[in-house]
Amino acid sequence: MKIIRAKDYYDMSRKAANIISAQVIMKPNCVLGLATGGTPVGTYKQLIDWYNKGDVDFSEVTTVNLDEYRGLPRENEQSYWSFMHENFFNHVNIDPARINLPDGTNMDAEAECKRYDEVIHNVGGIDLQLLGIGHDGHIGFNEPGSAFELGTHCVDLTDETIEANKRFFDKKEDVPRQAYTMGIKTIMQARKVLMVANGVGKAEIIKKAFFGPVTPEVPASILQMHPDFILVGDAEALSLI
Ligand SMILES: N[C@@H]1[C@@H](O)[C@H](O)[C@@H](COP(=O)(O)O)O[C@@H]1O
Repeated sequence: MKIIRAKDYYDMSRKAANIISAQVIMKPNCVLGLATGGTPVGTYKQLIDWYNKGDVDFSEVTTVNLDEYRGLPRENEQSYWSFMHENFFNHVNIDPARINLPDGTNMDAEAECKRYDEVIHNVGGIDLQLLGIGHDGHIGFNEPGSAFELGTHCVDLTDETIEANKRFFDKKEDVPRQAYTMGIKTIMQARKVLMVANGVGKAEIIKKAFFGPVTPEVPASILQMHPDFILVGDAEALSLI
């Protein structure tokens, strides 16, 4: 586990973007596992900026996103498909055919999870997986108690996660109750894992996840066992460690 201390959100975003762009430069046809949430937005912004300056080229990159709300069509502005296009894909030269997310409109959970696992397998696995962290230690939508050995599966979101994500919706009732998410097994199989965390609100969970016991009650804690895990946090998020 490597911990990189950044001064603030901007510095965290630049450091994370540097690591991702190094990955793309070293292996132009790499597979990037991407994440949603507020935290990675600055990282995507920085990558877009470097793309515009000609420093990084995404034309051969394949992407697989961590998760998607179950029941939301792509066109819904709160879908993770929309989020990723708005915050990243629409602004760089990624080939739309190489963009992958779980399909929230496929209500056959078993079939959709199987399909997504096959997609990840068929692209050769993930070279670099970007992650945020939920206040309860969730990664992707792997909530506390999730078995470490799961591939893509359908989850019931916890009330805490619904509460945290309601800021993106008009009202709490609009937040979907379920999601499809890559499992911890899939995340752990990524060759490199990069987590971004910022703000004092994440300080407690960062301490618990990376300086406490490895337990399914804190899903992110399993990353302590990953051979190439990098945490880039700002001063506030790392203030308790
Ligand atoms: N599914 C996403 C996670 O992938 C993300 O890490 C988490 C934290 O989001 P934020 O970065 O906004 O704190 O939110 C959502 O639940």
